[in-house]
Amino acid sequence: MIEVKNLVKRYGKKAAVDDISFTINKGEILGFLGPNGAGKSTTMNIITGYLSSTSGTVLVDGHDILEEPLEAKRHIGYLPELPPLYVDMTVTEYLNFLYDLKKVKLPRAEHIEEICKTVKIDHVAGRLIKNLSKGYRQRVGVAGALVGNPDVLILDEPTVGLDPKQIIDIRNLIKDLGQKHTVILSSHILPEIQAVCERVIVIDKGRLVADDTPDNLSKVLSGSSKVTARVVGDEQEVLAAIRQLPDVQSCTPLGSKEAGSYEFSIEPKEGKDVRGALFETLSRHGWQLIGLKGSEMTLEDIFLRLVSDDAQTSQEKTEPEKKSRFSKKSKKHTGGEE
Ligand SMILES: Nc1ncnc2c1ncn2[C@@H]1O[C@H](COP(=O)(O)OP(=O)(O)OP(=O)(O)O)[C@@H](O)[C@H]1O
Repeated sequence: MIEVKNLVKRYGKKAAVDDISFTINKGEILGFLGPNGAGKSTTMNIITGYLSSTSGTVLVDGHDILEEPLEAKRHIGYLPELPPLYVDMTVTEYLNFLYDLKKVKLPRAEHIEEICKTVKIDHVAGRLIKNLSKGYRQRVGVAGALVGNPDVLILDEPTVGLDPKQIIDIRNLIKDLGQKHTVILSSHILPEIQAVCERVIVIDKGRLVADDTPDNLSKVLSGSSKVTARVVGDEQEVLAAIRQLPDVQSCTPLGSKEAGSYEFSIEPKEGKDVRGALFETLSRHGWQLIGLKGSEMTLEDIFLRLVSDDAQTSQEKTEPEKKSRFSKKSKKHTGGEE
């Protein structure tokens, strides 16, 4: 649906976007993640045709954004971080205004009514935008992006400034929209990307540093099968029994988290899964396993590890092989273009 090839944007000598390539397939919800100044807005502004690139190409449904801008832009609905709402208009007036501006050909009344239903603002359609809550204003912004029924929706920080209930509502709305549209979601709120997106692109200093599913990123960087077990039993005896399991590389006691039980972090040998053997051993000894969870990293951990040298701990700095394993995955998703 969108193909970005070797995109470069320079401001003087500084490259705000430095040779980025990726593709977004139809129907994907893609998270776009990066620290301040990483080049997210610049990339999105080039994809949406608001900014020209220094070199490289962007194709939207096969149309070059520079050579066929009208055709390419017809496929894109954009919600900027601060949507330009005309607050003295009613919701319906505003959507009609956008309908005219975008020269939409769909049946006017039906189209606008359908959008209002989709983003659940039909009951406030007659109200002035200035009298709506921030959450509802954001919905009106999303409604504006949907005018003309574009295939692709680009949403820049859509939940900034909303309260927790409104954030959940907008996230659910984005998930619903993802069933009919290709969605690019830019966000600093990392759990949001994890909750909503099937794939995440991480950029830093203008370069693409990751392109994978949130789950794969987490697995590749953290090791796939490390587990934390909570067991009712004598700490030292349990520890000794776990360490004797043939597939266990190491076991670290984490102390007591609730009365009578102890936690252990268990690292299996390369490629092994210790959960079955662990369960058998514990039950044979009469110890209860009351908790077992994968010790996967959050996207926030991954993000810090990928983009910030300063944030790396000395232990992380000794793990360059993990990053290179990850880089191979990046190439896979970008079709090997670097
Ligand atoms: N018009 C401009 N002139 C010079 N430098 C610019 C211009 N626009 C952006 N930059 C620089 O390019 C880099 C990328 O900026 P960009 O706004 O794309 O980052 P971002 O990832 O969107 O950050 P944020 O989340 O803070 O908006 C930054 O270093 C920024 O200072």
